[in-house]
Amino acid sequence: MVATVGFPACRKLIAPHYFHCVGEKYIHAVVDVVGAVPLLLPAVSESKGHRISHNDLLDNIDGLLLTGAYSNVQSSLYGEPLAYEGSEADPARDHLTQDLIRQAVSRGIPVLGICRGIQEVNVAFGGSLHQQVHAVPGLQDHRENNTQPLDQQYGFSHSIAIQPGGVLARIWQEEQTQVNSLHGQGIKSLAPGLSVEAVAPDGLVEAVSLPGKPLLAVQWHPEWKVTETPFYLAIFEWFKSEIDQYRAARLV
Ligand SMILES: N[C@@H](CCC(=O)NCCCC(=O)O)C(=O)O
Repeated sequence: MVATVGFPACRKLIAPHYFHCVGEKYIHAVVDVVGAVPLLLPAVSESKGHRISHNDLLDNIDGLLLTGAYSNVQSSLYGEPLAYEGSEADPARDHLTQDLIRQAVSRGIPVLGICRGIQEVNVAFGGSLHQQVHAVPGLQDHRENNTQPLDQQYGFSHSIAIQPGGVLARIWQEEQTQVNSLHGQGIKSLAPGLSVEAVAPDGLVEAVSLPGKPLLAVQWHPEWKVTETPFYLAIFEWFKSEIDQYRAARLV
């Protein structure tokens, strides 16, 4: 049977109804590189019956991919007031992912977090976020220029320094490499237990892992043209390898 990767959905109002949705480029990366069946995980807690639990969702997947999204993790989840008006929220996704992350990790399900996904991982384990990285003295502006074509928005933007001894150092031989950058928020205080995998030139944490668990979360977008970008491909091949090991262990 083919592996299955779960994608916690964003809950969006496409008036007059709400929809649960996942970005297509993440789906393509999982199908093309991991060779897994993509499974949208809706915010089931929005249904009044609560007959389907988050653990029921996790029973049906071999890997969890936390996608990027223009919405921001609610600052109340890390004990801070909203820093500015106009921050797009997705409380349903937050409620879903905060619990799914903790339960997936405790069950040893491989987790790959991307952009909003690394922020969700950091908050889920007790860390906090800069709500406007560009407003923090000493940090750069990590946002994209959304007036540019997508190839430029998702093109290389800055280098990262890969920390020795981690997951990225195992899958990529160079100590520095280029990544794209499309985020206004970022890790402020690192959650207890998370390990820094890479940092940007301004010192912002750009990737984390959880030693002893199959979890990697990155601030950039490795799903973008993943088959054409060796470093991005190595990340999804890591995800596939962890999923294969997870499935093999379940057969024992
Ligand atoms: N809202 C957060 C995360 C930003 C993010 O995930 N951007 C990509 C959205 C579109 C896509 O899926 O590529 C922040 O601003 O830091």
